[in-house]
Amino acid sequence: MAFEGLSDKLSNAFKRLRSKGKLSQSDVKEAMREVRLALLEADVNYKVAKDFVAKVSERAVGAEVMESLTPAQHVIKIVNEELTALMGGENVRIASAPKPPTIVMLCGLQGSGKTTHAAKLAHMFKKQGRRPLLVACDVYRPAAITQLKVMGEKAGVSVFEQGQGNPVKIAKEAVKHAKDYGNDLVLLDTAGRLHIDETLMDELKRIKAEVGPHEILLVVDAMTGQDAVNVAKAFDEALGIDGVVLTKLDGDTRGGAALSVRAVTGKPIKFAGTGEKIEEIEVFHPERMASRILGMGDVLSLIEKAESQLDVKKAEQMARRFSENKMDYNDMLDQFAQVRKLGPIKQILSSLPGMDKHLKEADIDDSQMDKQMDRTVAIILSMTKRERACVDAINPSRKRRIAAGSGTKVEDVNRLIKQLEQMQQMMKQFGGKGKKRRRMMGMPPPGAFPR
Ligand SMILES: Nc1nc2c(ncn2[C@@H]2O[C@H](COP(=O)(O)OP(=O)(O)OP(=O)(O)O)[C@@H](O)[C@H]2O)c(=O)[nH]1
Repeated sequence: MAFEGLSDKLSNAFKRLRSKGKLSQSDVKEAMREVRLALLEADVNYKVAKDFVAKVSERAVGAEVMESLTPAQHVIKIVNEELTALMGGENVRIASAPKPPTIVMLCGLQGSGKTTHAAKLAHMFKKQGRRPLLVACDVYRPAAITQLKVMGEKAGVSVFEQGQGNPVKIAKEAVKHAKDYGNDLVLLDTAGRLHIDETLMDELKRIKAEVGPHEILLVVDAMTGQDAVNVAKAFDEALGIDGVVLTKLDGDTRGGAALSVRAVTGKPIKFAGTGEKIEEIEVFHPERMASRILGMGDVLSLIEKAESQLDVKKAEQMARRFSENKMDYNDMLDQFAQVRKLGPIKQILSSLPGMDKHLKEADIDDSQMDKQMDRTVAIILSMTKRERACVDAINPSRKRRIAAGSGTKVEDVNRLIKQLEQMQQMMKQFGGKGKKRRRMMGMPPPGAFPR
């Protein structure tokens, strides 16, 4: 996950502060030296790191902190506030046209994730009730058009394409098409190049002049660190950008791009890409990102994700079955499917305050957790329909059959049976209190994760 190294180093710097009752100026100085090193090692721009530490130090040696009973906490609070400010303070939304459609142009270097993120944005806005149109302006790479069509289908959004025609003309005709067909959002997927060159910029400038986009979003790959920041600077100077989509934050990026882009270019990060799947995009909230970096979790984003991804009808159906205490293995399967929609389990858990540290200490990785879930799913799928609905008791010979069918051991089957019994028991304990039970919804079954 992104920021792992930075989080660890900051946490070590603060641990030493925490062990002191009262802070001296030299304690603060020493901690700030560590913070600066941590930022530089995370590939944060040199000047940005220097200015950041200067600001935090100035505030941290103030009377408010030095005389406080919990000075370390105060310093962490200041770092949190300054990290938030560094990334722009608040989330900046994309522009909205006074009269639809709003035209958003996505640009960036090859492989940065433009096509993927055009589709992710379309999917996200569609869920919010908009009617987006994806436009294939990358005419040089035939596969890009096919890729956009495939992703557009996944997003349930129409794709406007004219094969390998003239991208400026395609953009113009797409806007007309959007007006004719009532699309209120046009997302232009433009071509990328390996490096910034004049031909690329010229084409982007011509598209800009022809259709007058309300928002130009630059897509940059977080894994490229400081290069991403330089690319953002160059695109802004040549074309003028309104914001940045920072992709591949799920990788082991050190975080430098996220922390430097705004300070170097003055342009905010508006969205973050966290995976290859269509729903793996987040609105970028500087304060939440700062909390994540400091290992304080990001519960708000997790709740938002749950609200937008979970199938409400299914959840209600499950809640009803729970409240009638009719839970069976089919419900378990449904729950797994819902949990999976939220992304890798480790990512979900690391959104909870303090969990990041525990996950690291326990050295549990995504594949381990996913494998455990896969095993449980395989066991359930090896049951007959009657067994899944708990109509027949699962006797020893059936257990052996289920274990053989799922490539697991009888102990694994026993463990699953026990889990369901525990869940049913738990539901009984909430007897009659429908509200409480409903609150249990969305929780994975106990023991779903490895111990
Ligand atoms: N892990 C991860 N992979 C991503 C993310 N966004 C995009 N990718 C992957 O990165 C690769 C490049 O993404 P594209 O969307 O094709 O990039 P592009 O900028 O359109 O590339 P060109 O069309 O060649 O200019 C693909 O394999 C994507 O699946 C992300 O947020 N996380």
